[in-house]
Amino acid sequence: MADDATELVVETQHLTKIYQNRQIALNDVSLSIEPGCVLGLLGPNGAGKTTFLRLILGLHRPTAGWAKVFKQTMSPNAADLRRRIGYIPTNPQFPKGMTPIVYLDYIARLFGLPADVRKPRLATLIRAVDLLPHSGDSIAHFTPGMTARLAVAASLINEPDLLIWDEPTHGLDIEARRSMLELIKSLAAEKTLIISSHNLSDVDEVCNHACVLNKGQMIFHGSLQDLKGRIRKNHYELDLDGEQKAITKSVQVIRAMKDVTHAVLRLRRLEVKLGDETPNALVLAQIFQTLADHKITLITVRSVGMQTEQAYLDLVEREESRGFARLYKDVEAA
Ligand SMILES: Nc1ncnc2c1ncn2[C@@H]1O[C@H](COP(=O)(O)OP(=O)(O)OP(=O)(O)O)[C@@H](O)[C@H]1O
Repeated sequence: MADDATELVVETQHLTKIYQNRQIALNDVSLSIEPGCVLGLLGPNGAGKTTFLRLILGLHRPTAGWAKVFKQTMSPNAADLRRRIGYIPTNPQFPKGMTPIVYLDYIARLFGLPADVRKPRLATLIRAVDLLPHSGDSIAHFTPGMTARLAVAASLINEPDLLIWDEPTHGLDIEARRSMLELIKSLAAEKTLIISSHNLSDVDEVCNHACVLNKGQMIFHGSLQDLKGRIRKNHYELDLDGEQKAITKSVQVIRAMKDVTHAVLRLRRLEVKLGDETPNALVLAQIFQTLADHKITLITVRSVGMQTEQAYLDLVEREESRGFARLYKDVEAA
């Protein structure tokens, strides 16, 4: 949280969107985004990510709650406020007959940039997104990677401080994706970004915060570090030293422990998984004791799987099973 609430780039309170009086796409989402935050917006299909972004952009009117951008309330009428945001929708489309220069110049004119500002800025942007060799080519012949880079240039033309990009790596090949991630990283030094993505490794690489939506509800908002910290820590790797025979014997004992669900030995590396409800410290202590009893030295212990993808799946899975339990209870009660 910022010490001073006036610093917030985005703030939402009880933000809710119900389409056609029946589809709850976003349900009571309250969060704040500070300057310099690179927020990864995650969630399964239909979770409400695009709806959330469109509400922040003022492209939809909230059914309840509000969104503020740079301390001002966003609404479909707030065109001036919207100009301070660089937006890229999923699968951006451009007029096929135009070249990047003609298109970017057209957008710059829409923003009212005078010619002496327009020209150098266009040149800088085209170079930054690596489209200089194609600046006079027709957009109709652009690859998805080139189209994505043109979208980046267009979203930066008015030098916005807030960038909202909906699935910027969607449909890109490895090379194009890499260049997009590098662009995001370089922009992150000076802008606040909200990036919606299905790709957890992308979020892992470029974001410092995450917001996870599921069925319109926010089930997590915090640092990426916190998200990873939420993972159940029940999977470990132990590097051992000692006689191979003794190691094999100790693993047999460990495997027989009732709270150990999995114990596999590969040479001198032991992988163990503990039961979900297990008090880990206790079982680990038993494992360490067993190793000591067999005169085996424990060189390292690592907690495995501290990956964003795993933490995310864990979170959504737990939320889904809670939802199922609630539904099941309702059915039972009926
Ligand atoms: N204009 C609309 N009218 C009615 N329902 C809509 C509209 N737009 C979205 N929805 C519904 O609202 C819910 C949230 O959709 P949204 O597009 O925000 O999700 P998403 O997380 O962006 O999904 P995806 O990852 O598939 O793009 C979905 O059930 C969707 O069908």
